[in-house]
Amino acid sequence: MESRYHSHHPFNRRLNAGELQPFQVRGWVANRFYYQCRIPVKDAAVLSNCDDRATRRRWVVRMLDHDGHGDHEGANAGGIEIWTRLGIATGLAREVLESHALVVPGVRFAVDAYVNFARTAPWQEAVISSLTEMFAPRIHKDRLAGWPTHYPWIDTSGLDYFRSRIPLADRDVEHGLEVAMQWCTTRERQQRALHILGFKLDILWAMLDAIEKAYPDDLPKDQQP
Ligand SMILES: O=C(O)c1cc(C(=O)O)c2c(n1)C(=O)C(=O)c1cc(C(=O)O)[nH]c1-2
Repeated sequence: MESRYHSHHPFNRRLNAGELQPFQVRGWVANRFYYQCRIPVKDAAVLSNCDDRATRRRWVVRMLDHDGHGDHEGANAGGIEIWTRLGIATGLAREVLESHALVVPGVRFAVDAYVNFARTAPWQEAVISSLTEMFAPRIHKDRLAGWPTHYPWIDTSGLDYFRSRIPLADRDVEHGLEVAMQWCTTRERQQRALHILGFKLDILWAMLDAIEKAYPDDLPKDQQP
């Protein structure tokens, strides 16, 4: 399954190899921002379908991780705000990011499909769909290792999102795997779990297909973000 993770997508390979022009990095950041913004909505959908109090107690922190809480500063700022700072560090205006004006149709459809799945599927299946994050720490670490040399024009404080996400991803995957192990009691459910993971891998892959298509190397200057 790991071989289908979006880390292996040609656009991501080029991104992490330092081969992209600034407008292509900005295009990726602005489109991924839509995913970031929908994740807590997705997590709220999982919560609303979950009738197990112990699971809800653990799940609810995922929304706060992204939305932030308390005074909205420091570690409480939340993933959406921290991703916004990444966007600003790449040269995007906060208003442009928050308007989602740069989000291309394929990204919107892919992300919305994920939210809809979480709304309609049994909560255990929706939890399983989050397990692609098992592969995410590697991709965050690759960005942290490569971007400062590949893209010196991005202030390194802009990379805080990737730094902050690694321990959270590990914690969330641990919980997700507990749910999956308890739920996958039959051969059919195991097959279903693999099918769901395939669906989620396709969502992430389709997002990059759409982003790659929207920002070709020779995009005219007046159309570049
Ligand atoms: O940068 C990435 O490659 C990447 C991938 C994924 C993922 O595998 O879905 C997530 C994230 N980042 C991420 O930052 C994040 O908060 C997140 C939440 C979830 C989820 O499915 O609930 N996936 C991901």
